[in-house]
Amino acid sequence: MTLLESVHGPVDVKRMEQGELEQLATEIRSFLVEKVARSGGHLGPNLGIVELTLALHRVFDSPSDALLYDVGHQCYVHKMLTGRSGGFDLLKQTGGVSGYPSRAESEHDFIENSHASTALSYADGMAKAFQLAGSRRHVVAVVGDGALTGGMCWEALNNIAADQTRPVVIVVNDNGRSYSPTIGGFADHLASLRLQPGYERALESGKRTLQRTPVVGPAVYAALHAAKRGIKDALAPQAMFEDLGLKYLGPVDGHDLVALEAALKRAKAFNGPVIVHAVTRKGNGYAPAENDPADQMHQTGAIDPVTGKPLGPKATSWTSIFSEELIRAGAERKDVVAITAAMLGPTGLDKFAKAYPDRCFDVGIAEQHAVTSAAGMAMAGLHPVVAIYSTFLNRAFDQVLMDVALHRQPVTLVLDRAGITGSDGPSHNGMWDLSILGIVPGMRVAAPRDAVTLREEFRESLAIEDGPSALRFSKGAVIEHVPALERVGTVDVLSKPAASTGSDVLLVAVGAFGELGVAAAQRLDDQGIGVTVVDPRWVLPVPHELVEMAADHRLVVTVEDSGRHGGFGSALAAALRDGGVDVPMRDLAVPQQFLEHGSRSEVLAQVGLTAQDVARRVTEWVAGRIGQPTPADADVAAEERKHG
Ligand SMILES: Cc1ncc(C[n+]2csc(CCOP(=O)(O)OP(=O)(O)O)c2C)c(N)n1
Ligand SMILES: CC(=O)[C@@H](O)[C@H](O)COP(=O)(O)O
Ligand SMILES: [Mg+2]
Repeated sequence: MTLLESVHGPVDVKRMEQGELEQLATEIRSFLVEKVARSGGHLGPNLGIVELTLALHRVFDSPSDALLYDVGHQCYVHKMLTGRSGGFDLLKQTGGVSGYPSRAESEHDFIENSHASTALSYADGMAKAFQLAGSRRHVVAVVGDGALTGGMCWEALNNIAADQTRPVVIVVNDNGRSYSPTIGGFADHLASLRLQPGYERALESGKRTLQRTPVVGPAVYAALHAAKRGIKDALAPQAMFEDLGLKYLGPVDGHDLVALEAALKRAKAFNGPVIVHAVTRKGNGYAPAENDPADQMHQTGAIDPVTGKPLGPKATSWTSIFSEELIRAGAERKDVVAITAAMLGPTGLDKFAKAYPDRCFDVGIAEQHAVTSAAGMAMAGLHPVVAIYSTFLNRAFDQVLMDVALHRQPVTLVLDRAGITGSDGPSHNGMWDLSILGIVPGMRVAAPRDAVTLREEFRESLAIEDGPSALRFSKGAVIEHVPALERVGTVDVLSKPAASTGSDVLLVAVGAFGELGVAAAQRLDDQGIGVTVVDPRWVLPVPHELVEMAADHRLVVTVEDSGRHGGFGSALAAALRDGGVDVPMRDLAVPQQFLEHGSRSEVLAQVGLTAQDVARRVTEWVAGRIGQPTPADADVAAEERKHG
């Protein structure tokens, strides 16, 4: 049996000797490479936090002491030390462990949300609750240097520093990177601390020498200490934290178990707000990750464990199509600039940044700042393109509403990973963007169905100069073209029934579901049900042509890869009512639920969003029950009542 196999909980790690711990760390790294190479996942971040997680579980008593992980993508080692190694054969897959902490999986897990910069706020809240309960439980928040660029962290620090009696341990896991090197003045500050360790060691050895030679005695030692203070103020500005009321310990070598345990024990004994600054290396111990020029294997798909090379062909992605079109647009228009929230590569801005370095801005994990600074750029004559994942737009809703739309500023939001993403669990599904953008006055939203319409609609969004626009597209591979028979206004007609069948049903397929809609129509045609499939292209505001088309049909069905409440179906239903078009309508969308991790196709099948499901549902409705709720409808409504 390996040491890792002997670990069923933190107690097994607490009783290990130093040599065993070194061996265990080696086994953990091999395990991570083996499992993540097969399933994909956050290999780099987890290889970088092996020793730190071991030390945390040896010094603190989880779950009585709460170990909180910001974002949570670096929790694999925590899961292995809390008895879940067996779940890694299906990491991030149905039936396996999730890629983030999961309260359903373990009492050792607290924060599931995968959205950055929240851990310190949880820590502040939990510490206040423990204090009110008269408990001395510790709260430990592990926060990355990237997450620290998020504004919520500073709101929390302001509160944590306000009370010296609450034992909040903030472990800064500083590897100098989000995906790419972490940007900003604070990141530079951390770097200045990282570069100081020699100063601490020099002073420590100086102190030891002086203490050993009584001749010079305490007077000189005190002088040296005063010098340290002077040097500290001048050279090692960790005084910033202490001036904020936060004790600072570090920088500590984040791969030195002994040093980490010593620092964490000091922090635990401090019993007040304290920062432990651990310096780690993303991908530590696995050369293909350590040397990965892109992002030190922040997030990989399946790879060859020996070479680290991706397995399987790299399909053309929605992101790559956007990336190429942005560069073309950037060459034609000098006012086009791009903004990312610490995800230059994942959102496809890296090539634009290389071509136009002074027109691409990485603002850190700061979506709110990204959007409002874009409003500022627009007010000053630019046309900013803010590229973020759909789920992270949630962070910047008020900025879109009040800073961009209220001022009618020409900002284009490019929302990647819109719709079900699946493997990153409920908090990563891009299912809320249409619901929140739908209530923003003056907002126009396009949902391309393929590469051709992505290029087209992106250009159309750049041409909008009197207000905000947004483009939403899925994760993963994109098909080049789903051809249209004709275009009516902005609406593309993708398929029509045979003349003899007539057209009973208008099927409005949103975005990537264009192809799915055509496939469903073919199934229905085989049953003699005539379906016209259309792609609105611009989904908000609802094209008036759709209202006119609806009036010529017996049933209207919408299908969309977005949340049902406030989605496109809701908007079209309102437009039909406003237009006095009284045609039965059904909307097929993602139920308003937090959907457990699984592949995108598995989750879509679970919620009834496949071509087969659409055909089946339409058949039920058309088969004489138009206008009456079907059993399936009742199921959906009951599910939503249950889940809210
Ligand atoms: C609000 C938000 N925006 C973007 C992301 C995407 N994201 C996931 S991890 C990560 C980088 C985190 O960097 P850091 O906190 O330093 O952790 P590390 O990966 O270096 O351990 C980003 C940007 C996110 N999870 N949440
Ligand atoms: C943790 C995080 O927010 C991202 O790293 C997330 O894993 C996105 O993964 P994809 O880029 O594969 O969608
Ligand atoms: Mg980092």
